Amino acid sequence: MRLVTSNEIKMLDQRAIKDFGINSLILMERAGISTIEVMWNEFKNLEKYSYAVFCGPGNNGGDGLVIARELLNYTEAVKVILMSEKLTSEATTNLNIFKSLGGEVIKLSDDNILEVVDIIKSSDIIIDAIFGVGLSKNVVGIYAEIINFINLYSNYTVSVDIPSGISADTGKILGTAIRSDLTVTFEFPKIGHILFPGREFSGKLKVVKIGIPKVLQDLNPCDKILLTKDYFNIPKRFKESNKGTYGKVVIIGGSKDYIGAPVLSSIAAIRSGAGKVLLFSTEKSATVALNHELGIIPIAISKDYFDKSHINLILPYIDEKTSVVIGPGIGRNPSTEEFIVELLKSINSPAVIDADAIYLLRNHKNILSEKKNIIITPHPGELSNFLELDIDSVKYNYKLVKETAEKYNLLLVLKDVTTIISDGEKIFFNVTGNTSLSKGGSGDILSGLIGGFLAQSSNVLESSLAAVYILGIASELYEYEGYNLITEILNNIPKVIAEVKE
Ligand SMILES: NC(=O)C1=CN([C@@H]2O[C@H](COP(=O)(O)OP(=O)(O)OC[C@H]3O[C@@H](n4cnc5c(N)ncnc54)[C@H](OP(=O)(O)O)[C@@H]3O)[C@@H](O)[C@H]2O)[C@@H](O)CC1
Ligand SMILES: [K+]
Repeated sequence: MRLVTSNEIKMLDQRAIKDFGINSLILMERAGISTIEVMWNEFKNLEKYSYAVFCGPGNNGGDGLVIARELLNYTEAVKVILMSEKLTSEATTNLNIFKSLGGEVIKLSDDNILEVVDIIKSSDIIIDAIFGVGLSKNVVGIYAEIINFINLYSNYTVSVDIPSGISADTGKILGTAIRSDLTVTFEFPKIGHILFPGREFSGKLKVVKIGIPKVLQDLNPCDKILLTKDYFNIPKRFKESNKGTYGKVVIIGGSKDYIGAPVLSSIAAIRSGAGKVLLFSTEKSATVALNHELGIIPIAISKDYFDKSHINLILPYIDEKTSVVIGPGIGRNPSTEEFIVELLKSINSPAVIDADAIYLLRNHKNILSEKKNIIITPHPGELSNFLELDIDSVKYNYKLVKETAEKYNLLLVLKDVTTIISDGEKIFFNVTGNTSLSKGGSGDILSGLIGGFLAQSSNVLESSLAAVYILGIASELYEYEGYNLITEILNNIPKVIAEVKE
């Protein structure tokens, strides 16, 4: 599903209005009525509840006034709190209709704040129509006070389009923001619903159509996409096949300090359906690997860390049909830097670069640019190291993810609660997964899974999308969120693959 920024949705709204004569009041009407439909689906008997509708100065407030008017058809217990003297003409039209139906309007001022707080406390449902995608600066003053009171006292809050105070473009809080139970957004989710804290503040998110013509959407191709299973294929299985059909994965990782990481990657690669998995690692990791899965072919180095002397050991095993995963548990020994650089120069296979291998390549970005089919899978800390930027300017920075992918000719997977994936053209946002993945080993599973799909398809984008999406669902299947062994998530992968394939 397409994701939009505030400018993109405003442009689509404007073109619907100007090019097709679907005037603004029509769109507002659909926005309001669709919100009521969602509420009806959630609560059923709308007549049982009392409502306070907070309306801001823009068209978000106008939507609120449509909602308030429609609620009068269910109950008289509807109060509109007008937050501003200034209203748009569409909002004014809807305010007049509401008033002509006998609706109660309270104009917020410094003098009646306490009365309004009582209304918040005594209403069953608060409708937040204060700011939508037109929020342009930090929320301060009386707006901020009311938002904070709503967060403190509301029994249940429904946000119209986006929780007021959340930036539609970044998901960040501008000053203060409504913490919603339910958000009804129009036409497409906004980036602010998908990135934290906006994702959390939105509560349950529902997307409704308000009649933006499809031709307009087709004319304006999107580059930001909410990842679903429609965007990738799982490599096929063939009745007549053998291990050669499903590719070979070479996993290079492990060091004196990390033993389990490359083993997890190797098992994940096997779970992806890959035909053959070779693990180059330390002797300890090789032993652990065989203790867990006899299908892994371990080849042990006799040292604590990889160095240049290991290149000739590995190269004969890598050919065009191989995918390579470098990095799980590989450590930061200076000798390993030279090893990785030389190895990458010598191979042409698609490769996943993970963990400390990303760190060790920070001064060799040109090597990555020169190669095709390279995937890097940093978390925000690793990407901030790699790009020498502070972590805040990296976290959830989808534009940076796209720019970096384009600049260095990479497929970049920025792992986080919302994972962002870009090939330099499109940006995918993944929202599957939960805190069962917030523990050591989940990154190793991811890189192995990508490498495994890559060995079967050599499509860097689809392999990455599939792995990120599937690992997320595998964590959601675990019954006791957060109290899992990481191998339990690994073992859920086949079930998820089967479901995704259906
Ligand atoms: N026809 C359409 O386009 C449709 C739009 N629809 C609905 O309208 C919403 C977008 O409407 P919108 O563009 O009027 O913006 P909205 O979010 O209501 O707020 C803008 C107002 O707030 C003000 N303001 C901003 N920040 C502020 C702050 N921190 N503190 C104080 N004030 C602040 C800002 O002032 P300004 O920045 O201009 O000074 C302006 O007055 C959209 O989310 C959807 O719900 C649907 O009905 C479908 C059709
Ligand atoms: K809102």
